[in-house]
Amino acid sequence: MVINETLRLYPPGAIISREALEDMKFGKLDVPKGVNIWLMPVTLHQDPEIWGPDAHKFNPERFANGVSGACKFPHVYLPFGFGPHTCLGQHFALAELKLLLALALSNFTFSPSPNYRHCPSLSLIIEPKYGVNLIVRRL
Ligand code: HEM
Repeated sequence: MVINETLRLYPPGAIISREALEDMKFGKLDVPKGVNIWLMPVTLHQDPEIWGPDAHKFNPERFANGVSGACKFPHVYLPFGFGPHTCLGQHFALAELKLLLALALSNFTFSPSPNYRHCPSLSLIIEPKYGVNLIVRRL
């Protein structure tokens, strides 16, 4: 739940792009062949119409019943992309994250340092602009 919620608020893959291979129509929108369509998961992941009024809050419990229990339209949760080009490392990355978190949390406590500045910023991926300054104590 914590990993899902972190990837919801801060999906590292900020932009998912697809090229129209032929002239297409989405509702009233005409997309000519060759145009690149960019999807921004972070916008879809924080829409209160989809996630409810607490869409901007960190609330891992929203995933207690999976992605379909967390929002109105589960297909807009795209931390690993979608379709034939969905992330090949998705299952490996999730297993690795669970292992790392379990190992780290069973040996250390973490709290934000007074120097920490919360500033997710968009470059090639979404990343903390000023790093993540933490106070780490051995258990
Ligand atoms: C939390 C970690 C990761 C995140 C959030 C992530 C996210 C993504 C996203 C958003 C895409 C684009 C998907 C699309 O266009 O629909 C992607 C593609 C890809 N990822 Fe990851 N990824 C992660 C870890 C990994 C790891 C560990 C590997 C390899 C071991 C990996 C290998 C790939 C590959 C090969 C593609 C290109 C797939 C294609 O174009 O067919 N990723 N990833």
